[in-house]
Amino acid sequence: MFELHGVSKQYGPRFALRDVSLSIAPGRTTALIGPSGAGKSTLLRMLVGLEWPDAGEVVFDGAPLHRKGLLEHRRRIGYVIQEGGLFPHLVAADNAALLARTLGWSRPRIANRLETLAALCQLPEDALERYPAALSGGQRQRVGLIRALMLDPPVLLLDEPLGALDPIIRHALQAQMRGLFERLGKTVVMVTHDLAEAAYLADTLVLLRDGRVVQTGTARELLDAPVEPFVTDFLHAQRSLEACL
Ligand SMILES: Nc1ncnc2c1ncn2[C@@H]1O[C@H](COP(=O)(O)OP(=O)(O)OP(=O)(O)O)[C@@H](O)[C@H]1O
Repeated sequence: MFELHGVSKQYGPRFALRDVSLSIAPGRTTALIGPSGAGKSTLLRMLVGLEWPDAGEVVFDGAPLHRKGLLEHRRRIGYVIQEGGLFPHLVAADNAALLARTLGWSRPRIANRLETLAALCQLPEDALERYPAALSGGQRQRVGLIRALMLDPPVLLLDEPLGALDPIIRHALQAQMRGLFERLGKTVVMVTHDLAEAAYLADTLVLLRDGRVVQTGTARELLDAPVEPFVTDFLHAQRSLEACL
């Protein structure tokens, strides 16, 4: 679905991405993992068309991304950031319907779609009439997801979608998201700091460090055949509860 060919991105003297080449398979879930500052969000923003490579190119569905075709590209992408990235002055339904309204969707069509998505994302319908400040973190996240799914895009890009949630809600939402991804068959690319979440939700993990792709593969492949000691160090850096007792 996405191909990156020799993509580099620099902010001043600092490389956020260095010569990254990567294929992202359609209909599958890919997780970008790695230490802070590794370039995960930069890579994701590049797939949305919010950042542009200094060198190399990003190909989407067989065609290189160009600034000219950006609006069309964005319509094919649902993008969710932490806490949903909602506008505080709009109720949840208006946040979710913003783009559909701009595209001229009728009220009944919008209402229908919202009803379907609220059920799919397990958001109580009365929550749709509330402002983001009157929603819980988990509900804001669900509204962010509903907004991203509104136009039924083939691609979902998620930047730490469950980052700010308490462990119980996070656990529940992870299970719901996995079910949702399987059912909808979309191409999903997500950034997460939680390795177990990445292994649970994604078919493929992409481990980044200092702007480079260190290794791509399943969690099992990274565990069993690390290409360098850093892979093992990174995979074991998260402490399990048992190890602390
Ligand atoms: N707009 C920007 N201006 C300057 N430097 C930036 C900008 N965006 C990112 N960077 C730098 O590029 C590098 C990669 O940042 P990025 O946010 O992609 O990393 P990340 O892996 O997502 O980190 P984190 O896990 O902490 O969110 C970092 O060194 C960061 O400071």
